[in-house]
Amino acid sequence: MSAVGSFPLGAATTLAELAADPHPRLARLRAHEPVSWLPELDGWLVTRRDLALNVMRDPATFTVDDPRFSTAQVVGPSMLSLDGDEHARHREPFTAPFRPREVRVGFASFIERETDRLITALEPAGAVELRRAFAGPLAVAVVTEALGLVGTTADTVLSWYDSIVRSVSDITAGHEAAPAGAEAYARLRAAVEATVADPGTASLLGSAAERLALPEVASNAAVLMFGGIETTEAMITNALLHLLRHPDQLALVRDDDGLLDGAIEESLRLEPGAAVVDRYATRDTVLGPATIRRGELVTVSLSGANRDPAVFPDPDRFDVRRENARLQLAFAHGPHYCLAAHLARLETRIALQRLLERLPALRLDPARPATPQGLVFRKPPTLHVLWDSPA
Ligand code: HEM
Repeated sequence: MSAVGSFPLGAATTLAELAADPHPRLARLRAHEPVSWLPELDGWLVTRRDLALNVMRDPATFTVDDPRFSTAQVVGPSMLSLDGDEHARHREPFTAPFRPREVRVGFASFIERETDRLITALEPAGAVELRRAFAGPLAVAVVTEALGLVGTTADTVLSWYDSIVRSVSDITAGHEAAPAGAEAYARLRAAVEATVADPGTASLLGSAAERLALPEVASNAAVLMFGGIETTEAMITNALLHLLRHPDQLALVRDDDGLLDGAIEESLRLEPGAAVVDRYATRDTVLGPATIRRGELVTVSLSGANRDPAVFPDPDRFDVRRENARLQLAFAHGPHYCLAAHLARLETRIALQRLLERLPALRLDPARPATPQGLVFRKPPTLHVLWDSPA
């Protein structure tokens, strides 16, 4: 294909490299081929922030609504896989509880309780792997609370989630999906129906069911679950890793609690939990140096856009006082901007505040280093930490 000749850096880029240590390669792509054809991806990769915004702001040209989208193959059409009026129809019934004020009133005390419960359980040990012992369970508990499924525990939600993720990954890898995903989804659907039918509960799902058909409520419930577990686990883990790796920045935050929000934005900028979002061209179009053909995959690198030196000077530096860190695109942009960004921010803020308050001298375990990994979802596989436990 002629695109290979025009995009030598893209041709030399491997997915393994992007999964392991993407930033040096993304910087070279952004400088020389800001929209590049990657044969290994079989698609375009967009790494410059202005061009990333152009894609995410224009769903008529760059849509999510394509049969190749693996999540929709498992859970059916939802806000995540639709555009235009249908997208708005699916999304609107779910927006109210995720507005800033509603998030504070509706979730803050639940998150505080849950965070304290998890820390109390691990406090005496003086050492733990924080991703599995803390960030993951907290993320699952909050999504379970948000869904409000009658008679369903966080453990059940996690088991459904694991099965559905496995099916989506099978499809993404070109295999047939294991049946467990469809079974888990059927159970989630039944729980949604039971919740909507329960006269005793005024729930998010119940009010959505006033405007959407039951299968549509279930698909969007699955997307809330899908969107809220791995990403939030990554957001909390990455933020802790950044702070613990930079003791000077941690000291600033300890001195001035107000800088915690800056630290969280800066961590989202440097290592967004979801590193890419996918779109499909609905027509032939030109984007920066690329002539894109109808039907081609266009992957936006949120990680690439977030280190664009045109917007973020000295982009690889973790700076909790960076004034424009909130211009990061970890929650995407445009009509698919993360529905629950305020909730994810509140959850991460409470998690970090409580861990730093309650675990004295919290630090990384020098014997077990942590590094973010992953092509789509990026986080360290483990985050081993130590603290001074009470004698
Ligand atoms: C409680 C936690 C969360 C929930 C319930 C949640 C839910 C959702 C939902 C329902 C959407 C689809 C919106 C639409 O298509 O209109 C979405 C989009 C998105 N979310 Fe979240 N999310 C959560 C946390 C996060 C976190 C922590 C991140 C990243 C750090 C994240 C990144 C994204 C991105 C990048 C998209 C856009 C996908 C695209 O444009 O294709 N989310 N989220």
